[in-house]
Amino acid sequence: MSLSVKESTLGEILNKYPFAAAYLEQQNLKVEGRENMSLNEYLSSLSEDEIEERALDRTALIEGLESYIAQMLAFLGEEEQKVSSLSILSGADKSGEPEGFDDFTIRTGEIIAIVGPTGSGKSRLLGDIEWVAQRDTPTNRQILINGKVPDSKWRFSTSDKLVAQLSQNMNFVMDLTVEEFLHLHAESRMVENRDEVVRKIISCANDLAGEKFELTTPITSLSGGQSRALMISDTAILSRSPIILIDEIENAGIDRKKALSFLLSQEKIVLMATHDPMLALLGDKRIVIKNGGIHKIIETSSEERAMLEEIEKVDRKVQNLRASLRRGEILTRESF
Ligand SMILES: Nc1ncnc2c1ncn2[C@@H]1O[C@H](COP(=O)(O)OP(=O)(O)OP(=O)(O)O)[C@@H](O)[C@H]1O
Repeated sequence: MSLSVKESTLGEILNKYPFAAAYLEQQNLKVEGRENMSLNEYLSSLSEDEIEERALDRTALIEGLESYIAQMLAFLGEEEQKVSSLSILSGADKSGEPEGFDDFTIRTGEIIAIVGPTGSGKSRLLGDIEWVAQRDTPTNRQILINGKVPDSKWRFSTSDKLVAQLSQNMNFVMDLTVEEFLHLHAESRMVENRDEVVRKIISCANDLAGEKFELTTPITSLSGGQSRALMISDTAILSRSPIILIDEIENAGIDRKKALSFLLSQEKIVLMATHDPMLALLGDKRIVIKNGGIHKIIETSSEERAMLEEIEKVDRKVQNLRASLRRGEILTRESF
């Protein structure tokens, strides 16, 4: 159960667990007009006389509501649904020809790269997954979750999002500091230990970004790389979405390998569109897109994995050159 009865308002509780209304009614507690109060605040607003008259016991009432919700969820079989696989059933390419595969299943903990020329349809595939396409997009693909047509709640719910999308541009327009922004997000996720979570997100983001930022930095003044790092860290720690879609992190100026392993450590399915050989080979498999269709699915070979080490070395060299350039240094053959 992710919603905290102590910290949530009655409105939030009833929104998520409509059956809680029966419990409150039984206790003779009228919610109407008090939707913005927590149960604790509501009980504190009653006079001692009322409390005595109705023989109310605050602690017992709050604990009672918690266990009532837990029992009802267990009874209804509505424990949070765990996503263990995502399947793509084939559709058609831009010319209307069937794609070169039947179905493709991705499991939790896997990284899948999506490669293909510019304009070939990589973002479209990510879009199909985000929308949980049911043969209702230009590609005619169908997406299954755990081998089944998913509940429509995944499509329309804003809180139970199946997919978290990290897109190329993260433009913030809100006038908030990093701390305020993260607190708001943590609050909307009903996290209990908010300060600790916010500190953890910042520390991970600073670990990924080149230039460090503070809790008091306004989010509008974060650089592209810093906001990307913040979003990745925020997504990994706060998002409950089991599937993460990444549209090209290569130019974000962050530690891409660390970012990926960080996202994966949280038991997710990661799909990323990329033009970067290092990222592509970090994936378990890669989907090759051609003319809008999935043309091939290639498993990363052992030779490629072995090459990955070499590629990482080259990549580190290029990253070092980039860092030297940023620091205003003159590049020398030795530094290469
Ligand atoms: N199977 C398809 N049928 C019809 N239209 C398609 C199909 N696949 C992709 N498209 C369309 O082709 C256009 C280009 O696709 P998309 O933006 O996904 O390319 P991309 O590979 O992500 O490009 P880039 O590398 O430049 O970001 C989009 O308008 C997309 O909707």
